Amino acid sequence: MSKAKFRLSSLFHSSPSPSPDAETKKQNRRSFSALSSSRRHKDVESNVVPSKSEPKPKPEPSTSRMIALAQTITKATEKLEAHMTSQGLPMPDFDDVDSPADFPTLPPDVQQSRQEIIHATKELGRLAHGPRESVRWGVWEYLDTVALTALNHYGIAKLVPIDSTITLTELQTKTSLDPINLARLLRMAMTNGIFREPSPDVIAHTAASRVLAEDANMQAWIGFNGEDIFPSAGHVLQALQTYPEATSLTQSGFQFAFNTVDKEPMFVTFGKDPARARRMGQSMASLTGGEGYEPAFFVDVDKGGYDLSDLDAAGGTFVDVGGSHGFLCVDLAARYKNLKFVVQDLPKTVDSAPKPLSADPQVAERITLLAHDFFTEQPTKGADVYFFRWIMHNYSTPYAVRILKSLIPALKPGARVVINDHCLREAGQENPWDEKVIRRMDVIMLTLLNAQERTEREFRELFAAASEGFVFKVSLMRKKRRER
Ligand SMILES: C[S@@+](CC[C@H](N)C(=O)[O-])C[C@H]1O[C@@H](n2cnc3c(N)ncnc32)[C@H](O)[C@@H]1O
Repeated sequence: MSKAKFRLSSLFHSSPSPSPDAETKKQNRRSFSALSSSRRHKDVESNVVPSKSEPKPKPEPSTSRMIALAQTITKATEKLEAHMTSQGLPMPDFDDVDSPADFPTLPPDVQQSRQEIIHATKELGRLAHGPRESVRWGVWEYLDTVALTALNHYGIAKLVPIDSTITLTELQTKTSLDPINLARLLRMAMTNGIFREPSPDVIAHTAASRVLAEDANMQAWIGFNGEDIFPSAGHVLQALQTYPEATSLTQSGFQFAFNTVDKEPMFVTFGKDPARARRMGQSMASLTGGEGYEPAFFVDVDKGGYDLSDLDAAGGTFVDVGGSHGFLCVDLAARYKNLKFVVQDLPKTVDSAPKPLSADPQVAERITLLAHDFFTEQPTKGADVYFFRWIMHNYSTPYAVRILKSLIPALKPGARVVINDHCLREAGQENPWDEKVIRRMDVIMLTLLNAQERTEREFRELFAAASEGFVFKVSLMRKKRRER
């Protein structure tokens, strides 16, 4: 029996494992049958025919989509500002270096207004540009990344004083970045509210460039994106042309960018370069620090987590496959006093785990660490749960099917395979911002690992491809969370 459990989050992971035996083209790719359906907005017109005796009413001026969006923006901004003012909080101001870098947690209706502003301004901007210009200039967005990556690489933000200004001439003495290029890259970034030039050749921070100066995780995030993902993205076309099926871990844009085609997966490359690996880890920390990314998301039943009390009562066994250092099992063991746990990972990871895993002996004694490659036959037979958190989205279908098949000899009737991973909604069902983020994540998985995010249907297909014996169930936890 399989149980699926879903969440939005993102991590990549390593696997030095070999290519699947049969990377058949048909089996492997997701079946995105539909692109996002475009909404059409029709003005509402009256169909009432006036009687002869009545005076002819003046035709109502219809509201265009652009006006409607502008009105939405005004209304939502007023609501947001009223809330902020009532709380004595400032509205964001990029030019004020002391302006908070983040909104506080907002009440749901105010948060909704904030989202409306974000979505409506995007759409209004697109309409104002018109279709041709939107496409023409949209493809230039990578140039923002070029500037940000270089400025971040040279640590320029840390060289600009937070509370005062610096002349370009002085700034140029503090960096090895060529003076002309320093100025042009800064001015490129300024078009996005990152740094400002209060008078000619004088540079100052904005609230956004200050984040770059002070937030180490953000520096890592930009480094990983700009120096690892961005060059890989520039080679996706080449990878697709050479290997159209795009399933192998050693034939992605990453390998084409860094000359490791058919040699090693990304994480093996990173494993040889500790600084680069650290940067990726830190950048993931900046991404996964938020709500929904912490172990409590799974563990905390009161907040919609996954309930294991039935298995606890029976003294069952929970196997965390690819469970890293077992931090999730530590939390589970503190909650469930009778469950036993097996944390499986590659030998290097198992060896580097803290010993004991927990200071509480009642917790530590129920958790076993076991070196196991999840592409090989599952050694822990007859467990109640085989759990995969942030594993499946790192793999194209041939690999993912192999992982599931490797479990089968160990499964007793009624055993659960629990997947805690992203779940794509069908195209167009998310709000525009979430849709954009998750689509970008999906393309990043393609870029680095030839991997993919999956819809519920695609997860079903995955289990069906592994064995007809699996029964696919969608966790209640996911439904509850969606209803919130
Ligand atoms: C993205 S991390 C997820 C870790 C953990 N499940 C969590 O929720 O944080 C992927 C994990 O899979 C492990 N891994 C990679 N390839 C593996 C393999 N072939 N067999 C077992 N574990 C593997 C990695 O070492 C890493 O700990």
